[in-house]
Amino acid sequence: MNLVVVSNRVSRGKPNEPMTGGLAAALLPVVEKTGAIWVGSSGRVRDGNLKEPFAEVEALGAGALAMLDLPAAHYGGYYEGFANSALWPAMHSRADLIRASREDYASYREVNAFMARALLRFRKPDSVFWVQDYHFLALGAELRDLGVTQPIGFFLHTPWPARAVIAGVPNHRELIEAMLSYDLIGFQTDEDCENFLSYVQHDLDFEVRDGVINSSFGRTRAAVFPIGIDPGKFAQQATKAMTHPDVTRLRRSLNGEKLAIGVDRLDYSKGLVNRIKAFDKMWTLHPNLKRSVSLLQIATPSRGAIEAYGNLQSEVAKLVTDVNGVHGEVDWTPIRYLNKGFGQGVLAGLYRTAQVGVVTPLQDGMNLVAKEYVAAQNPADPGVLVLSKFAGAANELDAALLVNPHDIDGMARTLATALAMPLTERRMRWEAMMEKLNSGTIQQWFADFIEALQDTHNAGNAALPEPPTLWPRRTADFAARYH
Ligand SMILES: O=P(O)(O)OC[C@H]1O[C@H](O[C@H]2O[C@H](CO)[C@@H](O)[C@H](O)[C@H]2O)[C@H](O)[C@@H](O)[C@@H]1O
Ligand SMILES: O=c1ccn([C@@H]2O[C@H](COP(=O)(O)OP(=O)(O)O)[C@@H](O)[C@H]2O)c(=O)[nH]1
Repeated sequence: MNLVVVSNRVSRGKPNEPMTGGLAAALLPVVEKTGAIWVGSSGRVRDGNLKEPFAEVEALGAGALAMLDLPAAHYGGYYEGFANSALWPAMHSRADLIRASREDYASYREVNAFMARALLRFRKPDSVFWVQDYHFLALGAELRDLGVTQPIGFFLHTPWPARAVIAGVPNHRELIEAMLSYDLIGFQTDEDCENFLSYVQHDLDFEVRDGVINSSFGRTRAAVFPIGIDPGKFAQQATKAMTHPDVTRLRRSLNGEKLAIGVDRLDYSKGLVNRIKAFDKMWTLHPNLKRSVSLLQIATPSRGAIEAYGNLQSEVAKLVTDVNGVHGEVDWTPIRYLNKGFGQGVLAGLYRTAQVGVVTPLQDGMNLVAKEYVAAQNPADPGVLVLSKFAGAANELDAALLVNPHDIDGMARTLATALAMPLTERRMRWEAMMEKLNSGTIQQWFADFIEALQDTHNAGNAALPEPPTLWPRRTADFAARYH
């Protein structure tokens, strides 16, 4: 099997560089170990008249990384536009933030078509294609239009929302019909998978039986594959990181004070505003916790060119200043707020230093930070995870202290409970969570998906009818412009 993994974001595997998001963090070890070729965006763009999509290819462990320059005319409409201003808010049930123009949708389709053409260069008779995430909902259909008959799987890293929310995305119907060219569609949770199937059944009117969709586009299976981490590797990194200068300086600065840690992209789905309000409330309700616990919030800049993200950045910065102004002392800062990223080797040590890990998204596909925090703990004296029940991770990590991120008072109370939790209870909860992490590793996720994809394809599910015209054929226009 020649595995071709496709995603917008890739990682070059530089150990000291921060990961940009969980997708890249999760796929990196998989590509390095399995020898797959990973194709994604180089982050650069190119003007038209390309003879051939330009890819820079380099080795990545046993595998390879092919970074593609995307078409300059369509990049903004694709990434900041349709993908992150229409699909991302919809997937996170923020219909109020959906912004989409016809041009953005056209650019999104152009980039999907561009990627399909670029992938042909990596196709071999025994290739298996595995497409990642909402940036490429239509890539499978584009590949089929180009004559690809090999297995094509798709995994969605974000949640899939209720029918009424996805219906707020312009062109939702043709996009979801395009998804039915995939042999297998993977989701993070049962709820995501059920929401998707409910749309297919009730809005597209296709028959669904035992997760298999029979449609005029062929047969597609939908199933759940919760993404994991490599807990052993994280535990090792955490032990090693305790002597890293950043970690030793942090520990020295704490002077015996307890630490809570939050690590998130600066994204409205992550619940940062409510989290900071909950800390404010906690210090107000429990003044004894002033000086005895502070919050280290790492908020890595993300998608800064999009208005909703710019607004959030200002809102969070102001809130942190206000809370520090109210509760701070001349020699004590309640919230240490950092707008930068750390390599995972350091991050693991920061997690291990903190007595409480605070992961309180309003919606999150999985949230790997929650899993990493648990794996990085000292087994003899583990910290407590406070976790939103709306993170995909809550399905497995139900031994965390689960909170409703909309209930600020409730979160404040839970934070106080976490800080006071006795060692025996901390250990019991941590052991239960580690058991889950060890049985759902990233290696297992990969193996389960690829096995299911090959089974589904071999079972004849990919017997395709004539390629449907879902979209006025854009590939031809595209070819004329770029080749
Ligand atoms: O590539 P960016 O636009 O900078 O965004 C970073 C990534 O964010 C999202 O990550 C998701 O994948 C994680 C791993 O499965 C999951 O734990 C998390 O809940 C998701 O939000 C996005 O889905 C990725 O495509 C982005 O690369
Ligand atoms: O400074 C940072 C902040 C985050 N991360 C990594 O980024 C990923 C974030 O993934 P998660 O699933 O929590 O959220 P996402 O950003 O993908 O929505 C995790 O693997 C973190 O270890 C990192 O390497 N450095």
